[in-house]
Amino acid sequence: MDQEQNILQIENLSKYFGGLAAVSDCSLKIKKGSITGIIGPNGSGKTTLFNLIAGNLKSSQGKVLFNNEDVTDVPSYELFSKGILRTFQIAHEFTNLSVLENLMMVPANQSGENLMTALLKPSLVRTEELKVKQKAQDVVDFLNLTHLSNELAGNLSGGQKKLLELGRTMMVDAKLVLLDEVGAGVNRTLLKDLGTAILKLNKEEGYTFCMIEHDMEFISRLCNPVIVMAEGSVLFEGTAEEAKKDEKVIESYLGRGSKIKDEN
Ligand SMILES: Nc1ncnc2c1ncn2[C@@H]1O[C@H](COP(=O)(O)OP(=O)(O)OP(=O)(O)O)[C@@H](O)[C@H]1O
Repeated sequence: MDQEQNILQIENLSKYFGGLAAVSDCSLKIKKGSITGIIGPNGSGKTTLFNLIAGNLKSSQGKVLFNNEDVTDVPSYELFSKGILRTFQIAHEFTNLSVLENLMMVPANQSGENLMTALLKPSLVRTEELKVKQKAQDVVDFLNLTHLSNELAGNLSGGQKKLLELGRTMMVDAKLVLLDEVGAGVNRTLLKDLGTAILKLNKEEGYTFCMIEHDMEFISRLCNPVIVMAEGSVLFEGTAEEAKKDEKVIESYLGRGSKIKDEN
């Protein structure tokens, strides 16, 4: 019963780089429909964990289960087709295409990509293209980017590009979205919009999010639960408020000479 509610289960996962265990016997569960935050001091293994989940790194030991299916070491393009998407690692946008066109580039397996279909069934390609365009327009509206739909992506601000990136996940109906420091370098106003879009996608479209984030204010607004990592495994799980007060958590940050950032 419990298993059915978990979209992702990590079991005793480890990743060694030479003698260093970047992720060490790590076990955790991500509940379906949650927005789970992953925090922890620098070097605690958050990015490596994401790399393992998203198929960007091969594990040394342990398992990753997605909807109870073993997806350990499955490559990222296969995970993508199963509905696991990772965003915000790098700026993915095509700078010389408009916002709308950028969204239209996302869906895989369009018939137009097959030369024979394009030659033999041009009307099918046209119908699909119209459908994709309508969907892209819906996504643009959902994210309140309607006024920018014909703007070149290269002209967007950093925060707007992140909204566009979020929009790309909507073009393929993602089930689990892994967000990598989405708040980094985004101004407060856009960060609010981004947070609102994430909440809306979660509530209205049923997306599950798992996000690595340093900004505690952003985390407190969005995430429940918050998982704190230290030395490659889970140190704490609870609400953001509980995490901020927890002795072990505070100590792990202090031990690294860093502190939990709470920008107000
Ligand atoms: N490709 C690699 N080769 C060798 N060591 C690595 C590699 N990637 C990460 N590490 C090491 O593994 C540990 C965990 O790093 P990781 O980047 O996963 O931590 P993090 O929690 O994401 O840190 P940050 O908050 O600074 O991004 C660190 O000691 C790091 O130096």
